[in-house]
Amino acid sequence: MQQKSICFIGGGNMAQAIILGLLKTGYPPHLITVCDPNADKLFYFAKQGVQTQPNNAVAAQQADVVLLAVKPQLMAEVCQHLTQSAVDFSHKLVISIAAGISLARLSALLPSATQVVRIMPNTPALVSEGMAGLYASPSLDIELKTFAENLLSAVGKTCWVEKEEHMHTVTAASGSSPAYFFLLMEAMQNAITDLGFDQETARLLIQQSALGAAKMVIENPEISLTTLRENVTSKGGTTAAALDIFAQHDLSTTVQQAIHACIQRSQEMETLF
Ligand SMILES: NC(=O)C1=CN([C@@H]2O[C@H](COP(=O)(O)OP(=O)(O)OC[C@H]3O[C@@H](n4cnc5c(N)ncnc54)[C@H](OP(=O)(O)O)[C@@H]3O)[C@@H](O)[C@H]2O)C=CC1
Ligand SMILES: O=C(O)[C@@H]1CCC=N1
Repeated sequence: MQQKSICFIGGGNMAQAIILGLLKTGYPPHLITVCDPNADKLFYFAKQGVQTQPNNAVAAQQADVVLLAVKPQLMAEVCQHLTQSAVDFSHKLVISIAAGISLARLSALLPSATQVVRIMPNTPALVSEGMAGLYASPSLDIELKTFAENLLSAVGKTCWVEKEEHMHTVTAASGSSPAYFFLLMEAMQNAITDLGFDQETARLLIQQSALGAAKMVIENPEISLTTLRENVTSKGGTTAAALDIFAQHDLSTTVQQAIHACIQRSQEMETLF
């Protein structure tokens, strides 16, 4: 993979996942700079061999790629500071991982930026099992498009979306969804420990079953999810008893409503920040 200097504006949960994932692939730490107001975070990154810089503008000016990893509600303030500091983005790739911040908004906030990619990653990038949706305008330089794709492919899977509006759905399907799975596993762990199992054993039983189920799905693309579920559900057996409770509480509708709420919040953020 081509190696460019990358400046992460924001060193929080998502940036950490991407950076640590990249370091595991051998990406040179000296080519990564992290900017964050938290000295503790900068100290942590420095221990990983990564460059740190408290001043966003200084770091951005020196980097080939500027990856914006601050909360959406801070994006305007952060970008306005970069613009006011006369950072010239005309020869840089700008990547934004912020939910709900459109390319048009980014271009308005960074007028000199002409090469911008939106990426919706997720935190499993930390263990090289991330899922990232990408969107860019058709005018994006192909070399930079390839770099952005290869960067996230180094820490998981990637897919390009044709329409920017699809990034809302990507956010619901993969950006936020690790939390859905963590919630289910959390509820299962609580139920199993309530039955007298210790936390560790309960966690082992659940995490390995979740991993196994995911691998069954990945390694059997020709088998539908419905069939995989049915193959566990012996007629009149224990699984059917559990699934009946899920059906009684209309889990499918609840999941649909949660996905739609995620999308609606992403759309709302697009109008707010
Ligand atoms: N978390 C996730 O799973 C995902 C997050 N994202 C997106 O990534 C972005 C970051 O989210 P997340 O990592 O969860 O948030 P975090 O709050 O964990 O990280 C943001 C970091 O930016 C820092 N920060 C605040 N102001 C500045 C500034 N002016 N300059 C530099 N850094 C600053 C924050 O410091 P402080 O804490 O002091 O404010 C914090 O350390 C968001 O836009 C989110 O939508 C996208 C996909 C998944
Ligand atoms: O919750 C959020 O807004 C961010 C974006 C997707 C996952 N976390």
